Amino acid sequence: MKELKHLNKYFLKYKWKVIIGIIITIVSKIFLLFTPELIGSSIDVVDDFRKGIITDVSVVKTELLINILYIIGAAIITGILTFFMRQTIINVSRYIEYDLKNEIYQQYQRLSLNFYKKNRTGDLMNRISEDVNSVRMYAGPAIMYSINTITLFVIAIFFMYRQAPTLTLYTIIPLPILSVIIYKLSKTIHKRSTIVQQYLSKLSSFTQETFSGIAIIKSYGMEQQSALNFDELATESREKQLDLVRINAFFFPMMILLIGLSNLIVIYVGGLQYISGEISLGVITKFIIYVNMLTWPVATVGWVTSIVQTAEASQNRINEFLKISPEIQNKATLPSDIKGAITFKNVSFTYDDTNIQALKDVSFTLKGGETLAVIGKTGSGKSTILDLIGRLYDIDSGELLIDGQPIDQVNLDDLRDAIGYVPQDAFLFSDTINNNIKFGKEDATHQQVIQAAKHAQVHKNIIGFSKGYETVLGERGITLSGGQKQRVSIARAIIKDPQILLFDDCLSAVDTETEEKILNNLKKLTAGKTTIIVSHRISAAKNADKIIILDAGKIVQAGTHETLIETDGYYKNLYEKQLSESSNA
Ligand SMILES: Nc1ncnc2c1ncn2[C@@H]1O[C@H](COP(=O)(O)OP(=O)(O)OP(=O)(O)O)[C@@H](O)[C@H]1O
Repeated sequence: MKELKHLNKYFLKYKWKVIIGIIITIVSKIFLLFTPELIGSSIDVVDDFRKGIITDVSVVKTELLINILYIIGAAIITGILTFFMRQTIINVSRYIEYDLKNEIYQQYQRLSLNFYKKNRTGDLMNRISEDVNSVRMYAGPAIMYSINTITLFVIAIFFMYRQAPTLTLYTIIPLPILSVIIYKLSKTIHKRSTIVQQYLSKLSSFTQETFSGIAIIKSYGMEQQSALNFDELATESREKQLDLVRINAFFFPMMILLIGLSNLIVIYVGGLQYISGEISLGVITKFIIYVNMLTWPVATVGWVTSIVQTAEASQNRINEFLKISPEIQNKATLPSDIKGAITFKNVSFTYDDTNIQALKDVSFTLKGGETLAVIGKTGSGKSTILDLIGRLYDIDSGELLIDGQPIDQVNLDDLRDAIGYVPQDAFLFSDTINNNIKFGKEDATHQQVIQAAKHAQVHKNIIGFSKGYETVLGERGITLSGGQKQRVSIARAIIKDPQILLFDDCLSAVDTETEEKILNNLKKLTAGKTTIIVSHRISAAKNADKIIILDAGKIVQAGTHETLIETDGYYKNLYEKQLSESSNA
């Protein structure tokens, strides 16, 4: 129960609902127990009439009628109270589920990129859905059934003991046995259903991956192999389901058997006591009803124990993530007014999961409003420079200054607010094009959206779609071409109108003519804004105020287009190669 203590703050938050729920549960059980008492006394009245103790039949009739009315009244009240019991306790569990999901989601948002590299998306999703669900089973049903069982048990045993102590002891003998058996069954059921769940998620991951990569599967003619793999997985899944069905099938027969056993004891021991005149016929009747009433709550003890154990394991997994403190912390409490000057002084950085040193002693200075182009072979560390400016990672050594201040002293929210970032792989949400562009500026007008799309040279494509800006993009934006996605992603950064713009090779899928137009627009739009353009093309770099060439994480050349084409090296070679390619084209 150590891990589940995390939920105490939520129970405290909803304490009134919980307390009212507990009171309602207790009262409803008291009303429920009226019924056996009333039925018992009705039987006794009839028996007394038969034995001649009561001679007037109208007395019997009146007594029975009153008892019937009481029984109906008690049933109605119990029904109403049961409704409110669920409305309070089960509602609280839903509120806790909601709060816990939000807490986990917010924690996920706070955690740094390294966390996401170490943990699989499926695992993250599982903890916020499956694990929260099993914790909810503890916060709601388990607590409700526990209160139910305790109340019913205490009151019923009290009533029973008062009327026939020996018979009570005999009657409850099978109940602990029942509880232990149900506990053992529940454990096995739980184990098997966890395996079934794992197979279900394997099946869905397999299906999702297959259909995401359907183009590759079809072009390699791998449909049959894929179907065989699916069949293999589905067969294993079916076998696991059947294992679960088999053990589930034991549950009810086992309960019926043990209820039957208790009933037999009541009839046999109770019968003997009736013959010897120790108890009345009504008591035997009451006991049979009590036994049937108690069986289910006692069975739930085993079930509840297994729920609590599962919830404890799930909360443990949730706590593991909640306890992690984000590597990137916002140390600044005051706001920072970002002007856009960026300085790298001997910056080195190693990705700790791969141990790859992506940057070695990198130094450059950009005044606010200047443009820097970063050129270099693939894997040379270009994107890493942009990641460090956005403080997705903290540097290992050297200094990274923003407006002359170390980056970790700058207010992180203001820094990220001042950055417009266009990543290498344009990521678009499954939403309308309009909303995807507005993601950069929630309150943008439609006119501003259109303007941004025009600057990114994608407006004409968008109005070509039948629903225009309201076109909903499929998962991962599959309805757009690579170049269109890149341009929508550029429009998203432009509309934000930030002080720092970071373009990570975002024109690679755009033809040179469109690239030229976009670059011309960007030149006007980014005037006065610090801009870093990562590219493999000279055309994107030539107008920059500064150009650096990276090789294996080191700056090997730096200068302007004019100076670099005069110096032997990577830039000049690339320039000459691309010049001859375009003149051959
Ligand atoms: N998230 C990461 N985790 C671990 N290693 C990484 C990560 N991102 C990049 N690297 C490694 O760091 C090095 C520099 O990568 P980076 O993405 O900065 O290069 P790049 O110049 O932008 O390459 P490209 O032109 O192919 O995009 C590479 O060797 C790469 O394998």
